[in-house]
Amino acid sequence: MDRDEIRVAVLRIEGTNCEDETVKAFRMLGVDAEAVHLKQFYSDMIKDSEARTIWDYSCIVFPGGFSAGDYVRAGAIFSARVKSLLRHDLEMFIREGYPVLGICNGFQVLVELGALPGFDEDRPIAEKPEMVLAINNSNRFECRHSYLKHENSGKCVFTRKYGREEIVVFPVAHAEGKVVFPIGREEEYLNTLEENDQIVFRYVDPDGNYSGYPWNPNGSYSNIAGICNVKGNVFGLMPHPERVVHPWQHADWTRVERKEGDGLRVFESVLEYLERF
Ligand SMILES: NC(=O)CC[C@H](N)C(=O)O
Repeated sequence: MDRDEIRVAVLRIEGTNCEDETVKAFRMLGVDAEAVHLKQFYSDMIKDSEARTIWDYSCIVFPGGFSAGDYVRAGAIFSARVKSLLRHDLEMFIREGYPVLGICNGFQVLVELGALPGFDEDRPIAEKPEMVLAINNSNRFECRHSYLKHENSGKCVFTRKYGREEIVVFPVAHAEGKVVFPIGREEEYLNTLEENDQIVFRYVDPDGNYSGYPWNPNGSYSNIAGICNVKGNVFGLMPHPERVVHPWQHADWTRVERKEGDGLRVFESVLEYLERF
């Protein structure tokens, strides 16, 4: 599809944030993007001009935030509402290869929904969650720039413009970001993710080594910061690429020259994928 045919929805409910930054990142690249409220889907309470279906879009983004106040668990309520309203359509959307991104709270939503780790290509939304984004080891909100190593070999449609082993800096800001796999099956999960090329970013220190706190801000298993599903079109990550699309959004911007922020290529990558769709 041509770039001017691409439409992106950033899905929001009460408590989501960074919708505008995410919409702007796409618009900077010449694409039609809008923040759209979940209640605009399949409701008789909405004017026709505001009513939407998933098929109005070529890419869906679950943004950051504290949806529904992070009550129950971060992402649990948003994902339950998505499940009751859009499950069937979203499953078809993913199966057909359309891209879905979850940033921070959005990653939490995709995990709660059962769309990540997404091991089964035929059933892209699992019956129940298969992993958890648990409370950080520090037991508090961690907010800082984090160093990430890009470890994907080309499967993830959102990071094809990053080199393998390239180190980038995106900010993190979360209290529930620790990747936890079912107890006793951690190695098995990790091996499957690695074999399938589903690991996308890992937390590292400034020298590129896997390190503990504060470089791994939450205690995530195997330093995992972001993963994609087995098909590569659903991607979730705790750090926020939409908060570093301009050079001056980097903490060292007065000392290091860049032509764009490190996060912009997440959006560019998926647009290139859609242009070949
Ligand atoms: N920045 C965000 O998306 C916040 C993430 C999340 N609700 C948390 O604190 O864990």
